[in-house]
Amino acid sequence: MSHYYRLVVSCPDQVGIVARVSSFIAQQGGSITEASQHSDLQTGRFFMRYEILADSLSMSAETLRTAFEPIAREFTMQWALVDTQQRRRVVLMVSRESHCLVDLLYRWQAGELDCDIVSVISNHEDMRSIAEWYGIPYHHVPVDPANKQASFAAVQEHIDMARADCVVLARYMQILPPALCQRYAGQVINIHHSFLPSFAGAKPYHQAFERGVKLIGATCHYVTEELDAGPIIEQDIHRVSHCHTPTDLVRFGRDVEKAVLARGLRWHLEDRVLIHGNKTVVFS
Ligand SMILES: Nc1nc2c(c(=O)[nH]1)N[C@@H](CN(C=O)c1ccc(C(=O)N[C@@H](CCC(=O)O)C(=O)O)cc1)CN2
Repeated sequence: MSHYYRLVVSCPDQVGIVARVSSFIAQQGGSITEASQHSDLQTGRFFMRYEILADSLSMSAETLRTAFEPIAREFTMQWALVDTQQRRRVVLMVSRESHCLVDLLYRWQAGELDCDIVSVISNHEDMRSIAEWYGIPYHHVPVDPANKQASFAAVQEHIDMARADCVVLARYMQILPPALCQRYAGQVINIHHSFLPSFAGAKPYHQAFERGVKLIGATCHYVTEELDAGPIIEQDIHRVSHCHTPTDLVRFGRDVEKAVLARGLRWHLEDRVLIHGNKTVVFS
């Protein structure tokens, strides 16, 4: 896999940003292999994502960051320069449903996900054999309804010890406490098994069946304190009819959940997702 530097920018929109940044990169001898930008006309915010071939620059990522600082200040940028050789450390969290966990582990082993999956945390023992088959440490952290604070303190300790850059709730069926959501803001990704905002919360397929929907879906979103209300990264749907039972909906839904979570995680790992309030800009 080629070595890139990714420059990701969000700032107040104005004429000249693209010219200034692209000229800066050209002056350093940089080769831009992918360029994306978006101007949000409602909010006056500008978003940019450049991929630069690292070998085209005769400097380290740190040196490039230092050289870019004055431009970032000039345009009041929120920005990051990511070195793709620094692989992200990912922790997966799961409860009793295996399909998303198995799909992510397969894709990771196949090289589809450029990251290191460093541990699996679960409130049940069911998924241990799957994680350990892939050689990944498994941490069983039961959630005590009478003392959730202690349970999630243990979860947070595992995530901290793993030096996680990203946490994926792969059908983890416990609500994360505010402290954990704040500590890892913008780094926790969930797959909700409905086409949000419809059917947030528990048992969405049963809610959908009772409503008589003709479409079911899945939503990959960032986790916030408010349940299933975080910035949406990716969604998809599947057509259903009056012939289908709740079991059919769950079966159809599994395929949608796997695909949506995998796309959402891959785009996050590739720095293609920029959060803007409670929405996202996705340069897919
Ligand atoms: N702080 C957040 N935590 C979680 C989110 C979120 O958006 N913010 N998403 C959920 C995932 N989820 C649906 O996708 C979900 C999980 C769990 C529940 C729920 O009601 N859980 C009960 C316990 C259920 C059980 O014991 O089996 C609870 O936590 O009290 C609703 C929706 C993951 N976490």
